[in-house]
Amino acid sequence: MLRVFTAGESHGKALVGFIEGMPSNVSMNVEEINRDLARRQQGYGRGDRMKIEKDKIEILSGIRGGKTLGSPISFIIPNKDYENWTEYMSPINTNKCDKLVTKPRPGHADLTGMLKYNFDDIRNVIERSSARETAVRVAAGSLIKQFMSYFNITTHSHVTAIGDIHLQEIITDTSRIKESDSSSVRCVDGIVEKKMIQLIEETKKAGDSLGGIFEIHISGVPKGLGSYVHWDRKLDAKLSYALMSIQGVKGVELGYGFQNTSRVGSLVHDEILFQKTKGFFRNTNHAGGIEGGMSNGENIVIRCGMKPIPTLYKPLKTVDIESKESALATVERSDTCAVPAASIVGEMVAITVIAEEFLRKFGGDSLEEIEKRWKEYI
Ligand SMILES: Cc1cc2nc3c(=O)[nH]c(=O)nc-3n(C[C@H](O)[C@H](O)[C@H](O)COP(=O)(O)O)c2cc1C
Ligand SMILES: C=C(O[C@@H]1CC(C(=O)O)=C[C@@H](OP(=O)(O)O)[C@H]1O)C(=O)O
Repeated sequence: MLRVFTAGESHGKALVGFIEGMPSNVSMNVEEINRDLARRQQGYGRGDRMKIEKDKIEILSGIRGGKTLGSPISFIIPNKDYENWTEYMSPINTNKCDKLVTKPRPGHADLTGMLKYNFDDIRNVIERSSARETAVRVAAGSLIKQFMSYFNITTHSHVTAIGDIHLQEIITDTSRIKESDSSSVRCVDGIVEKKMIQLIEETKKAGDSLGGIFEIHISGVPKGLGSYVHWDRKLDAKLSYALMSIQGVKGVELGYGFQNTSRVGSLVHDEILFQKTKGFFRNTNHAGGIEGGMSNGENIVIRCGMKPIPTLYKPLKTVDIESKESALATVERSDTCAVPAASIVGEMVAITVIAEEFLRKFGGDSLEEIEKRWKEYI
């Protein structure tokens, strides 16, 4: 069984990752992990924290000479911002902090987190509810992605909407494409990107925030990961559980999940074909690569909807937890939009679930043992 654990506070000394269940003899390229960490830091709309952090993994155990040992892999990602928070975040300094955060932000974990854990300082909630944690999930996913590449399983993602600007609508509504040749999708992408950036800039100026949609594709997944025999073994359920755990994600859709609801069955279900060289296959993929809780061999396509960022520079009304008086919510620093970053997190979270299920089906202690089982099955 593959398990990924994360620890660490947003402004603490470092984030910590722990992966149990990786087989031995898998080659690992640390630069690739750092590249994925850098991808997560990019995207228009990020705040000033991303100018401070330069995320890099430091592997502590489980890998020797560039190959996994089969033992637990542990690693850290130092928080550069810790330098500015050393005293405030100290695990041993018992002086009560004079900068209590007492004005919970609507949409964040602040209010319920402080009530649930019995804190008088919302800072204690912010530190762990922050999406800073997703850096660890990206590093772990990037390691796991390298393992999956031995089996030709790859993943990528892209943003399909920022606020009310949808990539698809603009591609199909050519009247909205004035600036260039409408036959070039690359050009259209460029126009959409410009419109999205413009919207983020306007929203930032207005002190507000944005959400959006990103789409994940996973290809090369063999038929039969997950199962129909029990509800908690279904692959679509496992993917949506994991993706919904990403901070801010409020909707997960497999294939044309919601669009399919308004079409007749004959236009939805993907007809089955067979060729000697290819085996069973489909010419369409409205299902998004999963039927009956199992991968069906087609690309897995998932869309995730992210709500707007809760921290607003023009804050919403809240109640001060000390005085119980009406107040404006706390704002120190924030992203305006983090959909591109969440998209990278989504990719890595999804590939982690695929690897878990892959090991459940083909599992062994070493890469060679797993390859043998996979080849036999294929
Ligand atoms: C990559 C990423 C960056 C984020 N940045 C911020 C941010 O700067 N400010 C903020 O208030 N929320 C940010 N969020 C969203 C909050 O973490 C999230 O809304 C919060 O944890 C509440 O959880 P929920 O949305 O799942 O209810 C970010 C989310 C992600 C995935
Ligand atoms: C640190 C990251 O994102 C953070 C996620 C986040 C939140 O509330 O989720 C709030 C912000 O934290 P800060 O107040 O320190 O600027 C973001 O910068 C990151 O993605 O690495």
